[in-house]
Amino acid sequence: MGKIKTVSLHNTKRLVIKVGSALIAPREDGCKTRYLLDIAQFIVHARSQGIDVLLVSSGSVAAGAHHFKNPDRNNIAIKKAMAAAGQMDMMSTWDRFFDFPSAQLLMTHADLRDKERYNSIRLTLFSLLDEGILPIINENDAVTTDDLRVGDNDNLSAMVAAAADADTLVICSDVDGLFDKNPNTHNDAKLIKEVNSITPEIYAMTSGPVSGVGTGGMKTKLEAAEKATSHGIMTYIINGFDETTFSALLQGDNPGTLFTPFDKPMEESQHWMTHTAAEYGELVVESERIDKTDELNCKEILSIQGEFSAGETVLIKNTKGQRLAKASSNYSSCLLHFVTQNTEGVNTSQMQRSMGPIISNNDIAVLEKK
Ligand SMILES: Nc1ncnc2c1ncn2[C@@H]1O[C@H](COP(=O)(O)OP(=O)(O)O)[C@@H](O)[C@H]1O
Ligand SMILES: N[C@@H](CCC(=O)OP(=O)(O)O)C(=O)O
Repeated sequence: MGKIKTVSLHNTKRLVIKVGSALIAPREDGCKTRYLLDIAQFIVHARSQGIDVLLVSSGSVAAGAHHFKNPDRNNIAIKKAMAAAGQMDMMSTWDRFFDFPSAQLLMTHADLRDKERYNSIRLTLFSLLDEGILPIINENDAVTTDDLRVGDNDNLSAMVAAAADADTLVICSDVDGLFDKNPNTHNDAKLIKEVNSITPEIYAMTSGPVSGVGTGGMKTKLEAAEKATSHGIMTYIINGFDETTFSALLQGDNPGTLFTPFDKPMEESQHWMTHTAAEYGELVVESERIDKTDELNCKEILSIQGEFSAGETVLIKNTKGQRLAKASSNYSSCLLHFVTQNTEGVNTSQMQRSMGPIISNNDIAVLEKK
């Protein structure tokens, strides 16, 4: 863990702000500007201070819901249709606030976890920012599926902040920040002003339901903060409903909870491998831990789970189920099954000797034990 430093918005050059559904379509009868004016003014003022701004905006499902009569909320196709029906309302609601152009980017985890598509998204974001265009990003709910989606815009905003090389992430919530317990169910809950390390004890403070129209909850906000701070991104959770929040931020104050960035952030490919790359399979090994230099050979593999091709990312676990590392596999699951089982009539030990390392140690991220 790098030395921790505390910075303020004064040092910010590029900022991602995430706005949840409850702010955009609080009653699910279309988008309302009631809470958005302060956020839009914050974006305008930040840009006037020379800060690049990207907006991750929820609200398409909540904005589209009122077009559906008695919808079955558990029907995923209905929810996706709501998102498609509400996305334009959400975009046009934001666009009306600004006298500069905004751009719609819809993406899924499938886009971000594919290195080529991830880099393509980066270049698109950089091109938009170079032209002073405001990227407005949302998950592509209309086309995504369970295994392709991020699922919440808190985590999406952290992945976007990493992809965009942002130095600040601001996550708007319906409470002032992270409390030592749920403030909506505990009168004695105390606001935590600064978090230097997101530990299991910090996660244990979160509980309770998401806001009426929300998806994420405080847990996904902590997951987002963990992703962002390890990339060197200063992360705030603030109350998006409180208009004083944004002026405080612009003055360099901390109106909510500040998660301080690592002084020595993960380098780009390590961060992508750790926090964004999908796990297409799992290799269970005997050793307690894995080092970055380990190459792993067939004899060390106790079991192979899932189906993956050569070059895809796999999770390496020990027999206790601890997540040791993520790395790209040099061989497909099919070949690894073949050479690790005592296949009759095949000299598997000779095949094993002829094979190179199972994982490439230039594409591995050792996972810190939580
Ligand atoms: N330790 C905690 N600190 C703050 N909020 C918490 C905590 N534990 C649970 N919560 C709940 O998380 C909610 C905020 O997340 P969420 O429901 O996604 O709303 P939003 O998307 O508007 O932020 C709070 O309204 C609160 O009920
Ligand atoms: N992509 C979804 C947002 C999902 C989401 O994370 O919502 P929220 O918890 O309100 O930020 C939509 O536009 O409705």
